[in-house]
Order: sequence, then C-alpha cells, then structure tokens
Amino acid sequence: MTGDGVVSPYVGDEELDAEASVRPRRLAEFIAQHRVRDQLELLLKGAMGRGTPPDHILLSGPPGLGKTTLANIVAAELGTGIRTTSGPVIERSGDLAAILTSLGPGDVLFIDEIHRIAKPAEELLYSAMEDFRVDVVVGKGPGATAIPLDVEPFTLVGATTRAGLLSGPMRDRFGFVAHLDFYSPADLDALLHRSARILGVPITPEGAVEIAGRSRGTPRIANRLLRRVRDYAEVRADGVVNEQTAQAALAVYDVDELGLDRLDRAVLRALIESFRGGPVGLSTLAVAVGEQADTVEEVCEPFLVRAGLLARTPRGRVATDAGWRHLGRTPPADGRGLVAGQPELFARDA
Ligand SMILES: Nc1ncnc2c1ncn2[C@@H]1O[C@H](COP(=O)(O)OP(=O)(O)OP(=O)(O)O)[C@@H](O)[C@H]1O
Repeated sequence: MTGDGVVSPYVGDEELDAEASVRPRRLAEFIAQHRVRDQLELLLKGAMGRGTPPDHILLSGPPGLGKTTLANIVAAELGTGIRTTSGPVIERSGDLAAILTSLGPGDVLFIDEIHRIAKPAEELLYSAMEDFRVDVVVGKGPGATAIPLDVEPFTLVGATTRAGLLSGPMRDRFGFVAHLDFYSPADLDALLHRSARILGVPITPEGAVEIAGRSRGTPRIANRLLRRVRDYAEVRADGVVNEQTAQAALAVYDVDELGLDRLDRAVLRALIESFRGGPVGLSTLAVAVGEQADTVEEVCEPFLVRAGLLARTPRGRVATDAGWRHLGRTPPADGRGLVAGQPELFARDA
C-alpha cells in the first residue's frame, strides 16, 4: 500500500533523482531532529577516535523523514563505503551471507524495512552483528555442514517504519536506537529554503511558510510540493515561489491549507455528511468514498488522526470537533463532534 498522491509520504521511482539532488550529504546539513543529530555525532566521533566501527544503529519512524538520508550520512561521516538493501529483498540467508562477506572493513550495511527480513536471514544477521562471523549451511538433512565465514567489522544501519514488529533479539543487538519525529512547520520552512537554494528556485519567506504548513510534517512531501509550485511559478507566473504561486499551485493539486488532499477530505466529508460524524466502521467508510479499506486505513487515516480531525474509537471512526470545523461545519452540541484527544466523550452514545 503506497498511495501515489502529491502528499503521499512514499517515494515513486520517477522522483528518486529529484530527491537525490537535495538530499543532505553530511550531518551538518541535516535539518532539525537535533536530539538524534547530537547523539549520532557523539556516537560517530567516539568510534572514529577509537578507530573501531560504531555500534549498530536502528532508525525508526514514518516514511519520508530521513532514515535513508541518515544511513548515507553515517557512511559519509565515517568515510566508509555503504551497501544498501532492504528486508523484503533478502529472501534466503545465502543472499545475506553473500552481502555480508563482501563488505570492506568498517563499511556500513544499510537494510531498509528491516522488520520484513525473512527469519533465517535474521538469525544469520545476529551472529554477524555480534561476532562478525556467519555460519553458511551447505547441503541438506543429516549431511548438511555449517561453514564458518569471517565478516569484516561493519556497522549495520537498520531502518523501520514499524519498530514494534522487530523481534526482541533483533532490537537488542542495536547499540543505538533513534526515533525520527515529524518535523515542525519551522523545520520544514528551513528545509524548503535550503532545497530552493540548491535547485536555484527563488522563494519568498511567505511562499516557504505556505508550503511548509501543507507538508504534513514530512520533508519528502515538502520537497515534492516545492517542485510542483516551482512548475506552476515558471509556467504561469514569474518563476518566484511566493504566497500567491504556492496557493494557486496547491489548489491545482487539491492540497488544502492543512495538507489534506481530495481523498482525505472525501473521507472526512463522508464521515460527517453520510454518517453524521460516526462512529462508522472502516469498511463502510471505505465503500462510501469508493476506495479500498487499506488505502483509507494506511494512507488517509494516520494523517487525519495526527491532525486531530478524526479519531479511532472501539466503536468505529468518528469526526472530531476540529474535523467538523475543517469542513466549515458546526460540530453537533450533543458531543457527537468529539473533542480531539478525548475519545471517552464519544464512547457513551452514538
Ligand atoms: N533532515 C533533513 N534535512 C534535509 N532534507 C531531508 C531531511 N530528511 C529528509 N530529507 C529529504 O527528504 C527526502 C526523503 O528522505 P529519506 O529518503 O531519507 O526518507 P526515509 O525516512 O528513508 O523514507 P523511506 O523510508 O520512505 O525511504 C530526501 O530526499 C531528503 O532530501
């Protein structure tokens, strides 16, 4: 489930190059996430001072917040090579053994979506992470033999959007665990000015504020919206990203002032207009907007919940007071329009 809208946090193949051009290469260029940055700096400098690879690093957090960027930064700061792979790609433990035994001394191995690695490969990874050796099993049944192979000391950087799905033994083998949070509008504002500078796009402070507020706390979305506004500014205006061009461009893409797109608003509207604010079950809501239930659940809901417009309760989805107001409606006085953060208000009656 990926979602392909202009405010999707997932990356499309066709935009990888566009992303690469603005991707920070060093820790000093990485905007915000100050706590994680400080911790990483200490970890890397300490290890470099001792001349040993740093502890294995686990980065968790929603898509588009900078996990891949940080993994590459770790290698750049250490001055080592990096091998990149992802959990779903490693189907057999032999695949992983081949990668591990080809690493150079001190290299970084980046495994994206590490929670999706197959179990046998995960077990092989344990001994590689702990002892820098792997046992490769040759043959089957009683005649099978394990051949121990040495692995150069390396640093594993694992990234996951679902830290809760990692097994305990796996998590315990990471000496450094960092969680990336959504970015504040002020952080995204700084990020947009940096990206605009790199892309050579003139941007006004008001233009950056306008885009930052609609970027759902996510750098990937901020950079994508900047590219869309740049197109608009170049084609229909004087090439400057300002308040007017940002508003007009994002109206073309149906991204409203909170960053909701057409589907997000359709879900909220159905909830309020067809089901009087809920509670309503996910599948009923999905049918009402003509979408798959998992698209509604995985693409729309997380942001609607985070924005305080929708709440999940044991009895179904409900619109909050803020949700009603966002659509220009007055929340019902009987408590039907749930106040964000107080689900118990709604639990009593529907
Ligand atoms: N702190 C940051 N400062 C500047 N740019 C950033 C920052 N974090 C992310 N970006 C930009 O956002 C884009 C997405 O980041 P990245 O690919 O690292 O996200 P991710 O968390 O690995 O997402 P996914 O798991 O979906 O790949 C990158 O192209 C990068 O330019």
